[in-house]
Amino acid sequence: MLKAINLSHSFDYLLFENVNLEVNKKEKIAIVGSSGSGKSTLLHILSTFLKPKSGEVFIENKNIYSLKEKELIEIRRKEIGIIFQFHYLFNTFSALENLEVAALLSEKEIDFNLLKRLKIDNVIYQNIQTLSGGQQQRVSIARVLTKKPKIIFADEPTGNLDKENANEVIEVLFEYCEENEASLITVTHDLEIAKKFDKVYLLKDKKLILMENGKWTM
Ligand SMILES: Nc1ncnc2c1ncn2[C@@H]1O[C@H](COP(=O)(O)OP(=O)(O)OP(=O)(O)O)[C@@H](O)[C@H]1O
Repeated sequence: MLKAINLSHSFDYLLFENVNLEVNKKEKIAIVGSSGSGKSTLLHILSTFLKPKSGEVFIENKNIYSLKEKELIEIRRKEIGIIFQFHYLFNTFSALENLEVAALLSEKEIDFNLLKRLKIDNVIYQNIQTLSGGQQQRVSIARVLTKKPKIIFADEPTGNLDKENANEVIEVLFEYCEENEASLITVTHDLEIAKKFDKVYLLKDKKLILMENGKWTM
């Protein structure tokens, strides 16, 4: 599904080097690491938004940074979904209108069951700016899942949510992956959340290390 080979990246200094990662269909992985270690940067590289200084990323066997912009846009629209720390919803639109835009662009239909599961079915006619931070976050997750992506990239998807809501959102994402044979790649600070994933990787000392069961020190 996704394969990253020998990724290295730097801004003012080297963030990481020779990072390799393989994520299979239906697999859910979490990336943890201290603040500034480069987790978000790595996620941007894996999700088509930032070309690494060196290395390659394959999504469904396509070498993404060798594709034309038009092909990349098509992948972003139809094959992958990205949940950011900040939601980037259209603030003056209603929740439903935001979902309709996603459905239109990806040529998919809105799943009203999903809205129930995310507990936003009763607020869909409200403008985004009248919703709480947690509700906005859940609308943004619904918008991403409406596209029926094969891979979801999530940067702190539960960052604005309390523990109960965070667990529920993770459950919805996991169910989506199971039902749609999709993969999930999540960056999180929250070790309790990370432990629920199939695999946990630690970005530390410029390397990406698979964390073995029980070794949970950062
Ligand atoms: N576009 C950019 N230009 C220059 N430096 C950047 C850019 N993006 C990130 N950085 C720097 O790269 C480093 C890693 O940032 P990144 O956001 O990837 O870390 P992170 O592990 O996700 O941190 P956090 O957990 O705090 O979100 C930071 O020092 C940041 O200032």
